[in-house]
Amino acid sequence: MILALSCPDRPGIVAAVSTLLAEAGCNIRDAQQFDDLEIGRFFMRVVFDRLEGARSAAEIQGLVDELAARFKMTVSLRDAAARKRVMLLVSKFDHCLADLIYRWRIGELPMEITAIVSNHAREHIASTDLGDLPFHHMPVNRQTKMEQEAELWHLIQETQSDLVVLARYMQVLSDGLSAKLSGRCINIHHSFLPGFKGAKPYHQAHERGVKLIGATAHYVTSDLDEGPIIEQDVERISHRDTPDDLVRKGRDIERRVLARAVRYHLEDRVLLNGKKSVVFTD
Ligand SMILES: Nc1nc2c(c(=O)[nH]1)N[C@@H](CN(C=O)c1ccc(C(=O)N[C@@H](CCC(=O)O)C(=O)O)cc1)CN2
Repeated sequence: MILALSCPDRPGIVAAVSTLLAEAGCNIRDAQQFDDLEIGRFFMRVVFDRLEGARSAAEIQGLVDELAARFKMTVSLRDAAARKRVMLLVSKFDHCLADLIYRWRIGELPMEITAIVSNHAREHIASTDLGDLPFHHMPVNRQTKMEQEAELWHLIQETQSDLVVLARYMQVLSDGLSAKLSGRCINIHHSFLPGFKGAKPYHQAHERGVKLIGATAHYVTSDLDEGPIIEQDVERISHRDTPDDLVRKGRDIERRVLARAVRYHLEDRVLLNGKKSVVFTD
C-alpha cells in the first residue's frame, strides 16, 4: 500500500505514522519525507506491506483517517497494485501519445487507458497504433468550445478517468474544466518553463538564440503554462539548429519528461505544495 500525506509541521508525525503501521501489523518498505520550513508544512510518502495477521485495508484506512484528523493531514492511501484510469488527449503531434501507449504496453506505466481523445480526425495520428483503445474525435473552435468541453467532461466522468493527460493537446482548457480537473490533469509544455510560454515555444527559442531547450510537465490550472511543475529536462543546442531541428530534438525531451511525470503521478510520488510540487522520485 502507498500512503501519501502532507500536514502542518510539528514534532511526532513520523513517529505517529510508523507506530500506526507497526501496530497494524505492517512493514514499511520505503519512506521519504520533506519539511518545507518556509511554510511550515510536512510531506511524506510511505510504501508498506500488510504482513500475515495484519489489520485489514479498511481498518488501516480508518486508523489513517483518525490520524489525518488529529494532524490536519491531506492524505491518500491506496493499494499499490490498483491501476489509475487515464484518458489521453492529443491534437496533431502524436509522439508523446505513441510513447505513453508503448510504455503502457510494455508494463512501464501501471495504468488503465480509458480513451484517446483528439480535436482532430483519427488520420492525424495514423502512425500511432491504438489497437482496440477507444478513440473519440471532438472537434472544437471558438464557437463550439463550451459544448466540446461539456462532451469531454461527460466522457471523463463516464469512463471514471482519474487522470487526464494533455499529450500535446493544443487547446486551452476553460477555467471551469481546469478547476474540475485540479491536481489530475497533466500537460507537457514544449519549453523549459517559465521561458517561452504559449503555442510556439521552439520558434521563440530560435528567435532568442538560446543554447538549451527543454520541456516541462505540469498540472493544468486556469493560468496557461503556470500550473505546479512535476518534471523538466533540457538538451544543449547550437546556432546551427533550425526551428525544425529544435522541434525534432524537442520531441525526445517531451517524451521522456511526460512519461516520467505520468509515472510519478501514477505511483503517488507527487504531492501538491501550493503553486509548487514535492516529488518523491525513485
Ligand atoms: N487551462 C489550461 N489549458 C491548457 C494548458 C494550460 O496550461 N492550462 N496548456 C496547454 C498546452 N499548451 C502549452 O503547453 C498550449 C496549447 C495551446 C495554446 C494556444 O494558444 N492554443 C490556441 C489554439 C491553437 C490551435 O488551435 O492550434 C487557443 O487555444 O486559442 C497555448 C498553449 C493545453 N491546455
